[in-house]
Amino acid sequence: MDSGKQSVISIKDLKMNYGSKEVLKGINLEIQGGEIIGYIGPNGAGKSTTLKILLGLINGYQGEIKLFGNDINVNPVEYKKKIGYVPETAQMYDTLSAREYLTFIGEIYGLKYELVDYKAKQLMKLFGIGDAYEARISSFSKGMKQKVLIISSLIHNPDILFFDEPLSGLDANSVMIFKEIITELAEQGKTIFYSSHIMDVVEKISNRIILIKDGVIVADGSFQELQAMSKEGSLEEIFNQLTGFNQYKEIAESFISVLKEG
Ligand SMILES: Nc1ncnc2c1ncn2[C@@H]1O[C@H](COP(=O)(O)OP(=O)(O)OP(=O)(O)O)[C@@H](O)[C@H]1O
Repeated sequence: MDSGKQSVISIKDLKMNYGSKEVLKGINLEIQGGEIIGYIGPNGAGKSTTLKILLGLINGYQGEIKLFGNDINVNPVEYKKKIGYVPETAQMYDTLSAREYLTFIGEIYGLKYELVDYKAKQLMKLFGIGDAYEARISSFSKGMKQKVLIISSLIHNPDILFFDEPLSGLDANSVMIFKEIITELAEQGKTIFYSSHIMDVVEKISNRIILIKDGVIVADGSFQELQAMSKEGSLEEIFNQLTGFNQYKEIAESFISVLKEG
């Protein structure tokens, strides 16, 4: 995709090995502001590894990565202020209260305590957990913790959002709120990089879907383009076809017959 505009995210020939295992084998991507990228692929395909490299959490890769036109190794502190991240599994400081945790994160991003305290409280209220603002995170349900994580990724109003399975534990109403937030943020020009296994959500919210398998991109286009290419109906079916998977019935039957043994 070359619109003449500077890419918000530019990835050139990204490769990553863990020991002798090649996890990413040459990823090339140009992503513009306002795009919602659904980043999908089978377990172990290299999705989280890509996100962690983009976030500067893993080194030792080959290739070139630019965010807002700047290499991520130059001035890494500055570019991180423009990024929000919801990890697949998070280590939270759960002996802290939500207030302590969110104000701590906000201050790391350079926000004044009073402002981040106000914003955090309002956002928790809007997510239906305002009453828990002073409670310790260790007492929260899974969905409540996930809401705190989502708030912590957005509180500094970043320009790029990386979400790794962000809906984990959220109830259906909260999922609707979250999807609406994502859509509106993209309309304001933010870039969303969304990795998930929940295909119907990816199908609905993404305006571009990138499928990786064994560390390479095997499809890149809108849902309609992927549909036309693979002649399949839903994204789940497209995913099954492009990842060469069509034995789910046989595997389920074998699984059940093993259960019955003995
Ligand atoms: N720290 C590590 N050391 C060694 N191998 C790793 C490490 N992290 C990831 N891997 C391997 O790299 C491969 C890609 O992992 P990654 O977590 O990026 O996959 P993924 O696409 O996010 O998978 P999932 O959908 O299961 O979350 C896997 O084979 C994994 O075992």
